[in-house]
Amino acid sequence: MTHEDRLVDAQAEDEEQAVEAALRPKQLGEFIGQPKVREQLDLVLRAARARGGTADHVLLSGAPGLGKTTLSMIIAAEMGAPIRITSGPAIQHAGDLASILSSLQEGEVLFLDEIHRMSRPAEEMLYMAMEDFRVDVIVGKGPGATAIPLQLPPFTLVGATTRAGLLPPPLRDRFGFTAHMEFYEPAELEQVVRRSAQLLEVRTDPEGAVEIAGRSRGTPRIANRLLRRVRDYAQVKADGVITREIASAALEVYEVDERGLDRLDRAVLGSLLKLFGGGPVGLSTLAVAVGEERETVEEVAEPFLVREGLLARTPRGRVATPAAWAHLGLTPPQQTPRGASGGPGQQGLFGG
Ligand SMILES: Nc1ncnc2c1ncn2[C@@H]1O[C@H](COP(=O)(O)OP(=O)(O)OP(=O)(O)O)[C@@H](O)[C@H]1O
Repeated sequence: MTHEDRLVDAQAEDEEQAVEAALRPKQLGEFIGQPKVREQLDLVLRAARARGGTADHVLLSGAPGLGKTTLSMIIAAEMGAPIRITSGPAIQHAGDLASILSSLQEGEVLFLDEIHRMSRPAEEMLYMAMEDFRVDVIVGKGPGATAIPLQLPPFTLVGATTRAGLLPPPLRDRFGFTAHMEFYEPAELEQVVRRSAQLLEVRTDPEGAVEIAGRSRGTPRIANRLLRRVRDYAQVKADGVITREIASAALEVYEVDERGLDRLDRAVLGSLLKLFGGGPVGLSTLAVAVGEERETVEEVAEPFLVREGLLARTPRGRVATPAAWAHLGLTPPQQTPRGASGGPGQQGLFGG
């Protein structure tokens, strides 16, 4: 199973981008949740507007699908400025960055997604551009190469990263404002679902929105995706209105349970509980038992299971928590004291 196959994956699929664009809040006032980030950003932007200047550089950190691209567009809209969107992996050479920077207009917002994945020389060029609005363009090669300084108009860099800790400190320090985006509360996701349903012209009961929000793993992108799948179900199987029953039946078809776990998550948890008594068990063994690659289990399934407090990674291996047993409706085995006469397991065919 890959990222792309999963309904509950927080990364955007290519064909999803157009529909996402239609659902993006355009102003700060429309942006749901993240109250601290909104309040702080509002101050930064108001002050910059009052000074008639350009806003400070902004770093947005947080998991995929929490609204970093959306916020960068809001920053541009609130400043009445154009926006240019690019990403760290797209900037392989310092020259790529130089050509983007030298074509920016005064006050323009440059959104650099996955900024931690930029090449080293580009990163160093960015230091100077952010601080002094200047780049050195290198002309020629070898000993004859010369650096021609080029003055840039003031601009606002909005960098996005999944983890601010991945950025080298000199880069991190050049941002005037850093916002950490948290996973959303269920009540906030309910608002996201209701707002998107309105834009998509789908009728939703309040309870239907609660049901979708509860399965969305704290992530607006997932909430919007589940909403679209539930809408399909409501159209085909009912009268188009999303009620709690419809949402729950639809998401059962798509194998997303009431806590947001999908088939892969449940397979990992189920193996850990049923085959290994809740662990500890090594990652490779667990992966073989599930029939998936080690990386898939580690990178795709485990982060959410750990975040939900269902699984722990310990030095001795993966361990299920009591909440995991409860979630799958299973009873943990009784701990028998060492040396006590055991059940058939200890005396069986392969027993010692
Ligand atoms: N606070 C919010 N209120 C309403 N909708 C939101 C909010 N945050 C995100 N969304 C919606 O979720 C979707 C994903 O948001 P966005 O693309 O901004 O996430 P992202 O953090 O930039 O993800 P990535 O890191 O993968 O690029 C968009 O359709 C957007 O409309």
